[in-house]
Amino acid sequence: MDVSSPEERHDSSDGSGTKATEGAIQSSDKPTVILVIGMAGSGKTTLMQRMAAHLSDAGTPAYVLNLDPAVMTVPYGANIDIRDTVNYKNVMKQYSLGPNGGILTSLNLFATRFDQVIQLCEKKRTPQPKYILVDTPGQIEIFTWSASGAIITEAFASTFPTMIAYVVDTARSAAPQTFMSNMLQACSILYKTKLPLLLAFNKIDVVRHEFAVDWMKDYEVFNEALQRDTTYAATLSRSLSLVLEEFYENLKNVGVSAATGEGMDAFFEQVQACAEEYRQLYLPELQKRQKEREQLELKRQQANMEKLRLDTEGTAEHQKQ
Ligand SMILES: Nc1nc2c(ncn2[C@@H]2O[C@H](COP(=O)(O)OP(=O)(O)OP(=O)(O)O)[C@@H](O)[C@H]2O)c(=O)[nH]1
Repeated sequence: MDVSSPEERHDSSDGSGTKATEGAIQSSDKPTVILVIGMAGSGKTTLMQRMAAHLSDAGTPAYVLNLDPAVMTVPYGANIDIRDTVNYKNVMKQYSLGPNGGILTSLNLFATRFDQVIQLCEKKRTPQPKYILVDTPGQIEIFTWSASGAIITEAFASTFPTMIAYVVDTARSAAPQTFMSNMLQACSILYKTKLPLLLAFNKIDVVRHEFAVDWMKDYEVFNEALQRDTTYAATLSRSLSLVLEEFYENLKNVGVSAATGEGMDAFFEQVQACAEEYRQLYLPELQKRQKEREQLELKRQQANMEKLRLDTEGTAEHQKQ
């Protein structure tokens, strides 16, 4: 299937005479990538819209991407939209796929062109975006556990300070076992990507999120909430809660309402803290991995050169005889 090159819908520069110019941006003014991930219906798209509006009101430039090929309408102005590059319905038809297979294949096709997306994100603009906001498909595992999801995440993380905003539907997580499955999902994403992760407890206009913070801080409080439940699943949640204590310690959290805008200043403060964490912890690790890869490549080249030398010497020897 033909995949067109990713294109910008509109440039995010202010149009005040200084048109966006080609050229990589300096590392010091690199925008922070916010990957918005969360279970279906947690409020990712609404939060994207809220973040874009909040930043626009504050006069903070942002660059916005939609990576959900199946979304019907995008209520924020996306600079790059996967739907312009891959037609999800055609993909389903052409490969005889169901909805999830269609999303996965669309994402795979898009990932083959992701270097071009990174180039567009890296373009020097006036004003320079401070954030790159990225909306992901509602089917969480399609993004977090697919090869294309990993390619996209790594492409961002090796180019920009990158963090994950894990959106939780606070109202739906008020049941301890739902809360636990959400935390396990977040935990697996944290350990898979190793990127700074911010738990964004969304919909606090419906249910406040303090109960969740108490559950994370104190195992006994969570245990109490589970007390009335004697099923096997509750026992499992209890044991898991102990295991997750260390995970909770490495997490930042914030309560927000994408609907009303409450908590957005605190949200961006935590995003900044995550960007700092990226620079201090993730970046040195990334540089170490890159160095190791370069050394391996050098060794491979040296071994090939040596093989070539031996082959050439062998041929010369043979011709002499
Ligand atoms: N009350 C309230 N409702 C919200 C909030 N954020 C989102 N919603 C509602 O929750 C529903 C799902 O929101 P979406 O933004 O579509 O969620 P999503 O995670 O992008 O959904 P998928 O793309 O299907 O995964 C919609 O009806 C929203 O209006 C919030 O902060 N408060």
